[in-house]
Amino acid sequence: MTGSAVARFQAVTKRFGESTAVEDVTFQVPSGRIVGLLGRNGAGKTTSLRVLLGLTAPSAGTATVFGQPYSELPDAARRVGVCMDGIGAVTGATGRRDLMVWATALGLPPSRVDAVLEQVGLADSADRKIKNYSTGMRQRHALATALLADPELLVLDEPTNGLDPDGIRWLRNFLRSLADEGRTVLLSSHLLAEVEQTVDDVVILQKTLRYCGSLSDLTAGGSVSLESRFFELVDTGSGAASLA
Ligand SMILES: Nc1ncnc2c1ncn2[C@@H]1O[C@H](COP(=O)(O)OP(=O)(O)OP(=O)(O)O)[C@@H](O)[C@H]1O
Repeated sequence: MTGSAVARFQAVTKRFGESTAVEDVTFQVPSGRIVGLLGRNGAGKTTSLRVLLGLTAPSAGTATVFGQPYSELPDAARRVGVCMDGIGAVTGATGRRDLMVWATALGLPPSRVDAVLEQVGLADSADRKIKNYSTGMRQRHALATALLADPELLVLDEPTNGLDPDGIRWLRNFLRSLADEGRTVLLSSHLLAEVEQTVDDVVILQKTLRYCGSLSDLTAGGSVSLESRFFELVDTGSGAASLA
């Protein structure tokens, strides 16, 4: 992985009672890259993102964004855009109204609402109630919320959930355009074929770190599939090629 680190996990462990969700995980998210956090159900992806965003405290280790714990980062809500279950829409409101509430809370001008509605392709549906949106439209709306403050880092938990093939292709191109502008994207997923077309770097978790580095290195420049490498790494429990 190249570039300066926007986010860093340093020896992060998270226990819930007797069980350990994430164990001694160290990796970094380089600036300007799209980084896919991959793992099976229950591998610790969401827990890791929650630790990074200060939503849950690590049992050991540290996670930092722009060099500081999220909770101590000035302007954190503007610098980091987040799409995650449980954070988001007041569903009785229209899309536009909900975004206006967030924009006001973040001290942003109303023009940002129109800008993000255009960006995510919801301008024509902005005056409908979110509760009447399709799942894919809700995903786009959540992304619009995350983009409001024009953040440097986007953290997206399973962003393709509920998107149809058009939506997935749109998201892929959209994330690439953000990275081309120098923004950084950290997204979690278990859709390996999709991730393979989207990300620059890969972090594979199965409670412990199994790989951290470029997609190209992992797949030998595309000659081995991400899926094959994924199963080798998560099933053997070895080969944690950490470039952190
Ligand atoms: N609040 C909690 N209390 C107890 N256990 C938890 C809690 N949150 C997560 N866990 C456990 O931690 C482990 C990791 O869960 P996590 O949600 O981070 O995995 P994930 O990789 O995001 O999975 P998925 O792909 O299914 O979303 C699981 O065994 C889960 O049951």
